[in-house]
Amino acid sequence: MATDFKSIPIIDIAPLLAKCDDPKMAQDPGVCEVVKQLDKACREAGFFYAKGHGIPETMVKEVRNVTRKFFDLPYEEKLKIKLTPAAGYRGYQRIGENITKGVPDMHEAIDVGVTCRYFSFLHFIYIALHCYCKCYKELKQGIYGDLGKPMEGCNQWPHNPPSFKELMEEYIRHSFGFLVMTELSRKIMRGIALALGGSPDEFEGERGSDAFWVMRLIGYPGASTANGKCKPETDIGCGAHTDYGLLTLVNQDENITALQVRNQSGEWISAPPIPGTFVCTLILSNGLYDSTLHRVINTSPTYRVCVAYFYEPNYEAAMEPLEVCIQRSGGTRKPNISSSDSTFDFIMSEIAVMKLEMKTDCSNFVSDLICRTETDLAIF
Ligand SMILES: O=C(O)CCC(=O)C(=O)O
Ligand SMILES: [Fe+2]
Repeated sequence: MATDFKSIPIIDIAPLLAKCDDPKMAQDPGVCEVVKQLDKACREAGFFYAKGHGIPETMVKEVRNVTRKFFDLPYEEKLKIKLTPAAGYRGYQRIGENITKGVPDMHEAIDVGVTCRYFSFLHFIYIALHCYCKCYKELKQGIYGDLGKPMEGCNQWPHNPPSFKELMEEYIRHSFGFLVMTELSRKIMRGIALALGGSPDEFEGERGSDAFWVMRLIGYPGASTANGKCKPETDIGCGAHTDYGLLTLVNQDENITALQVRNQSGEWISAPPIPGTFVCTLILSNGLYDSTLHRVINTSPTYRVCVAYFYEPNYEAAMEPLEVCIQRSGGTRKPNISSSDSTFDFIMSEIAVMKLEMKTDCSNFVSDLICRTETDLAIF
């Protein structure tokens, strides 16, 4: 439950990462200290900055730079990868196409998500070396019946800038020697599992061994160009929402403060960019940790880029609190506000709701319904 926090804590997670797969991690003093800080941050703010995350800063910046280059392209060029139902709601959304609570958001975006499994030449080398390396979670055609059809499709990658696809894939999943987003998220979740009083692998196995993920590359026009009237406060880059899933890692542009997080009194607390960190937010735990309301307002005259990586449970994971969370919150299971049984059911039911409500052809991808629902899901 968010408190009246006035700033968002910074946590150096390096000691956690160093011992993350050590069977005795829970006894390690460095890990214990990180876990203590994670617990406090998640209880009080639902947000924290992760520093010491091990992802090279050059890569983190390059991901934003390449994203900016794409958004700089002429509109017709960007439309070549337009988000479509045929692509499983992956691709480019123009400014205003994304809607939060009925209001168009002042941003453009590319949505990338889990797709069909494929193997590249390098993967074959990996396999030859007996290192199994899966590109994305397999989403076999028809595996979820007719209901799952909207999710089937392939990511749409622009050809310009030329290195776009390779860079993004490397950032998400292909760790040739260093930590990248999916693995980093798994490791942070091991710390959070301990913070909740569980075992480190609470969010693995049936819940997260094959985590569903979505990445959203977002561009927010500068205030003056956005409305032409110099009324930045009315231009909401992304309306107030809570994220859905396990963890969101936000890679935000330097020098522009636009992300705001709401505390219990309703004050909007800024989350300015801090070089070398990701802003992290999470959902969770029978009310122990809640997802905090946040929004984005770019009042600066400069175009802002943000790359948000959403780490979710397994597609089929049951939506129920961890036993340890139930115990810790007095033994009573809070009613699950969502009537869904699994992440998959939830996503599908949200697609159905969106289709009805927006009367569009569902032109927002799952990341939207994942992150823009204000439902306070009591999962895990
Ligand atoms: O742009 C940002 O800083 C955050 C974006 C966000 O909250 C989201 O996409 O869910
Ligand atoms: Fe968000």
